[in-house]
Parts: sequence; structure tokens; C-alpha cells
Amino acid sequence: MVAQVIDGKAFAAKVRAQVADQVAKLKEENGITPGLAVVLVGEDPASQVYVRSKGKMTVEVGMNSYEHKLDVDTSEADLLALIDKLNNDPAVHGILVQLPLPKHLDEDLVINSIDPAKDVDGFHISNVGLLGTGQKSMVPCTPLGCLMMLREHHGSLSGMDAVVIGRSNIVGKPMAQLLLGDSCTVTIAHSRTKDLPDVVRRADIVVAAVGRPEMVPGEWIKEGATVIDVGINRIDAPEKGTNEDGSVKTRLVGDVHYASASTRAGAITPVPGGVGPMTIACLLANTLTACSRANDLPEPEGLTA
Ligand SMILES: Nc1nc(=O)c2c([nH]1)NC[C@@H]1CN(c3ccc(C(=O)N[C@@H](CCC(=O)O)C(=O)O)cc3)C=[N+]21
Repeated sequence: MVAQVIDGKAFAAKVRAQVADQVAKLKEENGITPGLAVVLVGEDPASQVYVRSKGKMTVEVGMNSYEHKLDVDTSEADLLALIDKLNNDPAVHGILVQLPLPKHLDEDLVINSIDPAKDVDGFHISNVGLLGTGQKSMVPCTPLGCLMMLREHHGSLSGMDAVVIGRSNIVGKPMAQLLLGDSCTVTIAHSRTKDLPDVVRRADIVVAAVGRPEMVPGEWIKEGATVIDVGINRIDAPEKGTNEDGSVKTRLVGDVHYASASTRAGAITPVPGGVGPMTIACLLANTLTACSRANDLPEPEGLTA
């Protein structure tokens, strides 16, 4: 079997177009422009690239983008003061603090100081609890994007066996909650799981989110299963030659060995061009959702869990 490629890049463009449509309507009918504030502490180059692309797409869908770049040795008090200001700013409907934070900052404390209604990452304990109990919440962007792709491909997920590899608060755990919400039978696997190959072999849906390059080989995948690859790993690619400075060129790979998995899976997301673009699209969708709720307007259709 040759897997159907689930084109996250194209799907994300569709989601962003839907967001843009609804933002235009909000402006026209209600005079409201959704605003997203992104806070970046420090100068990690990968984070800077990511924050720039988020800012660009935010503006493209017609929202206001507020970028706050803070020095790497910003104090916790100063960061909390900025968050407090954003919490109280009516023009800001969504707040994202780019993770990871420098080591001297308490990530849990910082995240939990964001107004849960503006927590477009869905990382605040209050949103985690609401999601876990099936109540209306802000849903983490990456798992939401994965869920949208799975629903689009399958229609109903009811009764399917799903395995989530990875138990992070950012992806694994909320992904498992969403799959459970759609009536899958969910297994969360991790580094201590006994016989991971066997666990994966039973799954109709495999979500790989561990951050280890190509750790899931095709042989583990059940014929016809749907594979969602959350990993974005940069590895050396000597076959591509060297850069001008003599360093070896690199390429992006997922947590799944794509070539072998795509001969067994029914459908698979590529890296790049799969989950990554959907994450950003869902961030914009969440900002629109937060703005609609803040103004007692109906939930944007098709953009929430
Ligand atoms: N508070 C917070 N929320 C986040 O959502 C968050 C974060 N912190 N910190 C960093 C990670 C990383 N992340 C990515 C999103 C999209 C792509 C993406 O679109 N990637 C492209 C490839 C980009 C390339 O070529 O390098 C793709 O997969 O096709 C990548 C990475 C969100 N993160």
C-alpha cells in the first residue's frame, strides 16, 4: 500500500482562509479586530524564525500582531508585569509566550499568570482542566491541528484504536484527551513503555510526538493506519554537501521514518508540510475564538474542537 499524503500545508492555508473570512466579518459587522501578542524572551534563532512567520500570518488574516522581544536575562518580575499589562489590554485577545523560556524563569508560573481566556496555547492549568473534563476551553494548537486533519480524513474517529507516542503537556497529553473526546480507545506510550512496537502495531491512528528523529520505523505501522508525525527534527544531511562555512548541510525529518512508513500506512503527514503549518493556523483560529468569546459572539464555525 502506498499512503495518501495528508497535505498539512494546503489544509493550513484553507484554515487560515476561513479565519480571514471570519475576521473580515468581525471587523465589518462589529468593528472588532482580533489581536495576538507574542512574547519572545532571548534570541534563539529557531524561535526567532518561528515568531516572525507567526507575525506575518497573523497580519495576513487581518489581525493585529503585537511582538514583544525581551532580553535573555529579563527578570521574572518584568515578564510577569508585561503579561499583566497584556491581560488587561482590551486590544489583545490572545497571548503566546514562546517556549522554552530561559532557565531562570519558572515556566509554569509564567504560563499560569496568563488570563486563561487569552491563553491561545491552551497551556494554563485552567484550560488543561477544562479540556480534561470536556468543558469549553482553549485547546493547544498542535493537537488541535492534528485532530482537524484526522477528522477531515476519517469523518468519525469513533471506536478507533489510537496510540500517542509521547506524554508532553504540550502535545501528548492534550492529544490523548482530544482523541478520547472523539471516542477513540487511547493509549499513551512513552520511553518506558514495554514493547512499543507491539503497541504501535495495534493502532489505527499513530500520533508520534517524542522529538527523536525517525524513531518509528515503517515495520511497526499496521497496514492502512493513519500516521500523524508531530516531530520536527533537524539532522545532518551530508548527501546534500556542505555550506559555505564548511559545516554540513541539514534537513528536517519527523519522528517517523517516512519512506518505510509510507509503504504501509493508509495516510501519513509529511515533515515539513504536515503538522507544523497546522499549528500556526490553529493559533490564529484560537485567537479568533478568544476574540469571539471576549465579545459574547458565537464561536467561529469549524475552527474549535
Ligand atoms: N508557546 C509556544 N507555542 C508553540 O506553539 C511553540 C512554542 N511555544 N515554541 C516553539 C514551538 C515550535 N512550533 C512550530 C510551529 C510550526 C512549525 C512549522 O510550521 N514548521 C514547518 C517547517 C519550518 C522549517 O522549514 O523550518 C513545517 O513543519 O512544515 C514549526 C514549529 C511551535 N511552537
